[in-house]
Amino acid sequence: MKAVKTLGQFIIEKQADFPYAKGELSRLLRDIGIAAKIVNREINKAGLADIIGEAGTTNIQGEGQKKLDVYANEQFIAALQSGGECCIVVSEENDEYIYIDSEISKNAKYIVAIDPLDGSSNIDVNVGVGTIFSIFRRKSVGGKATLEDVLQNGTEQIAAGYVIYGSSTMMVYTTGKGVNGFTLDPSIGEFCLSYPNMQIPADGYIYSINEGYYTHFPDGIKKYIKYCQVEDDKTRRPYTSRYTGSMVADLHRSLIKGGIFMYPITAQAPNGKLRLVYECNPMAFIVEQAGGKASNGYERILKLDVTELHQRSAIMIGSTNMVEKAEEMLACFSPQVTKRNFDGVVTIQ
Ligand SMILES: O=P(O)(O)OC[C@H]1O[C@](O)(COP(=O)(O)O)[C@@H](O)[C@@H]1O
Ligand SMILES: [Mg+2]
Ligand SMILES: [Mg+2]
Repeated sequence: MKAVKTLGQFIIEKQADFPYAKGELSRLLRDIGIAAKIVNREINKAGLADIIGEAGTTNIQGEGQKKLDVYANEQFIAALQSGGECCIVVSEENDEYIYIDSEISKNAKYIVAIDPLDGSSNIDVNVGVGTIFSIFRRKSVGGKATLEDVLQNGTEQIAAGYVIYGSSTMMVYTTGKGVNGFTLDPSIGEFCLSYPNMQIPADGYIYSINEGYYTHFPDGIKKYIKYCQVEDDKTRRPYTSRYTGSMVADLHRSLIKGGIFMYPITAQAPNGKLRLVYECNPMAFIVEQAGGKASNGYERILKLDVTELHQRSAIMIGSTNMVEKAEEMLACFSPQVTKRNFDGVVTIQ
């Protein structure tokens, strides 16, 4: 009988990879794991408990908050506050960053950016949702950490991960030394190593994009979708289309089976929809660590300048050969959408 390795055991074991580690990051990952279990408990009985439906409030993105958005946000912030390793939390559900001003956190050096509940539109219909997190080390020394400490580019991340609340609940994360996945075993209440050293296939046969916005996409994206749909045995096309409406679920599938997930600019979202700091950057770090690729169609996501907490970005991410093909189509058919448009000038062809 193969011994299970719990997340806690794995984290401690991997601490040896970081000679100067004092266990702070380990404890921070532990705290995130604890909050994920609490949120998982509520999600699993969402239909029974008064936890589905609208919270009646709106976040800074102008989106109506779901009760589970608010609940998950509270649980992760509480776990990070009581854990003592986090000095600032940036959350999709909070307009401003939260400075953790407690005795236990006075020497904390980590900043956590979080999307507490990803795929909110799927909560009430029992489709897979997730949590996404990104961890940075503060740059400033002494005193209160500042906005500068928060607005770091994706390349500065020291860890990132997601939790998927699906047919099983998993936590997948990287600390820059590969990607590992852990499945929650409800009978022992522990995340157990189930997907060691995850590698995304260089090629995949599944594309994932909300084709409902097709007419609003740049020409290059339209051409790539057509490319995916053309009959060609040599390249196993047409590819299959899969889109759940939860970035975490669509990317988890791509990580395991190969594939590409895209959320380009549209007329409605001229800078893209998904948020750079707590959606695009952490998922890009994970996918790159698993051997894949992530860009906004022109530039590496992790290299994009972070200037605002809730900044948006276009994204195409997944199997390297598929992302490069899509980039090729954009460069060819939507060149003028290159850099200039991402500075806000939009001309949809
Ligand atoms: O409904 P759309 O426009 O396709 O958007 C779906 C996308 O929006 C998101 O739901 C945004 O995330 P949140 O649910 O955290 O706001 C992604 O998970 C998903 O990929
Ligand atoms: Mg999200
Ligand atoms: Mg969310």
